[in-house]
Amino acid sequence: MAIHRGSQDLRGRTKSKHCKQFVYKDGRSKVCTLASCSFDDTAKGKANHEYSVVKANITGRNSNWFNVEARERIGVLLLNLGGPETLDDVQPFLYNLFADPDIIRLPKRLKAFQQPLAKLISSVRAAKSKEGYAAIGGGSPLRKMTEDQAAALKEALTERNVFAKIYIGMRYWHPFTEEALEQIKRDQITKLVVLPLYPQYSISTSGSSLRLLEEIFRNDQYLGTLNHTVIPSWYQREGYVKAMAKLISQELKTFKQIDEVVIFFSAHGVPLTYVEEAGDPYKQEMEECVRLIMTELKRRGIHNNHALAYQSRVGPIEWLKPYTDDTIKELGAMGVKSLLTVPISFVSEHIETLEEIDMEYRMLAYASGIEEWGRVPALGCEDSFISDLADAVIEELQKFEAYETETENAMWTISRTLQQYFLRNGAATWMEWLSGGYELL
Ligand SMILES: C=CC1=C(C)c2cc3[nH]c(cc4nc(cc5[nH]c(cc1n2)c(C)c5CCC(=O)O)C(CCC(=O)O)=C4C)c(C)c3C=C
Ligand SMILES: [Fe+2]
Repeated sequence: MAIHRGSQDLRGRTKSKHCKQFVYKDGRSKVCTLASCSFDDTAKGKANHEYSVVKANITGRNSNWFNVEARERIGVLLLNLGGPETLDDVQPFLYNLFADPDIIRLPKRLKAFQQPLAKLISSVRAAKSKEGYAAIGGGSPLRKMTEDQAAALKEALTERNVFAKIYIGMRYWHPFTEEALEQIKRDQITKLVVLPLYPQYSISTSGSSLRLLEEIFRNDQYLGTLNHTVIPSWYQREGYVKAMAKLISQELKTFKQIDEVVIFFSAHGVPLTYVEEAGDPYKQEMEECVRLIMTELKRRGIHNNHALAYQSRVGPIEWLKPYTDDTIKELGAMGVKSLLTVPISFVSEHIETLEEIDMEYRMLAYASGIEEWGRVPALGCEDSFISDLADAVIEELQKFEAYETETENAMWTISRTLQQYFLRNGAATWMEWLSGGYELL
């Protein structure tokens, strides 16, 4: 617990009216001179104090908080997949996708074939993909939607007095992750929160983007020493779960017989070997995510039946089961008449919601005996979702603060030992020199 002792500095000198001393129960203390900081010995007071510190670090006004840099520049890097903006972009986009060793996982001895294989598969696949993109207006909406999410996140952070620059790093199309990192360097960001826009972690999505970041960070002097933190997945966050439950319950109301609707979660699939051989947590996180959303719906009095299946498989290998198309047919055969499809692995509309679900699966559902069909929209810029992302970013920023406190604790032990040494030797000038960096008791 911390107590607020008023207007003395650590050496017992009186400071200005706004100077507040923060004293830990083990006797160590810090000085916080923030006028906005109003902590006391309650948990709320301490949280308030920490919030003021985060805020001040970000605005660069925290020049008297001795354990953090005065001028922090906060960045948030949103990682996403990227999508072709025109039909001409489709083949090169597919090439980038299939050239990714986290998408086509070849044994080490066959690595040399990765690029020729990507060339071949992208050329063969391009015609089918182009048809899909043509059907949704000639390109992917992903860039625009991610830019909107970035702007909304910036606003939500600003409302909380956190002033951060938001960057978008796409894995397979513009703006590429490499471009975002170059900008981060030009802006001399000092603290970076990395936030993949995939609720659940998969080797093939967040994993691929993070591996790329790791590679670039390893070979770059600036990025290699940049303070950064990563949110690997966030499907379990209360705000996200509630936002999904809210969208589902809204959409349910459009059905005639609400109780009879089957809530049908459709996730993007991954090849089975990812989960069974490479240890991808994707399936487990997806199942847990669906369980949390259904629990939240029950809490709201919604007790409908539900199912989870996996869509968008590519190529001849086995993917996660059950497959979405098979499940639609089975549900129809079982006599289900109303189906509400919930895209669950992605927070923007994209080709697989707008074309595969809204067109292909809808037609399949009607052909399978389903009479009423609905689809929950992607979260996009839904208020409570963006608000939750902003909270997630702030929680990460607070981790920096906790880490710095830990480092400071270690430094404090070192400096106390040094102080005792210098005191024994009567070296007051050394003490002065030391206390310029770390306050000594
Ligand atoms: C969580 C989401 C996704 C996972 C997991 C995922 C794995 C995965 N995808 C492919 C192959 C393709 N994906 C394509 C498009 C695409 N994939 C995702 C998301 C996940 N992929 C999205 C959001 C999009 C659409 C982007 C857009 O432009 O709107 C495509 C291209 C489209 C098509 O031809 O169907 C391919 C191909 C593999 C092989 C894979 C796991 C190994
Ligand atoms: Fe995909």
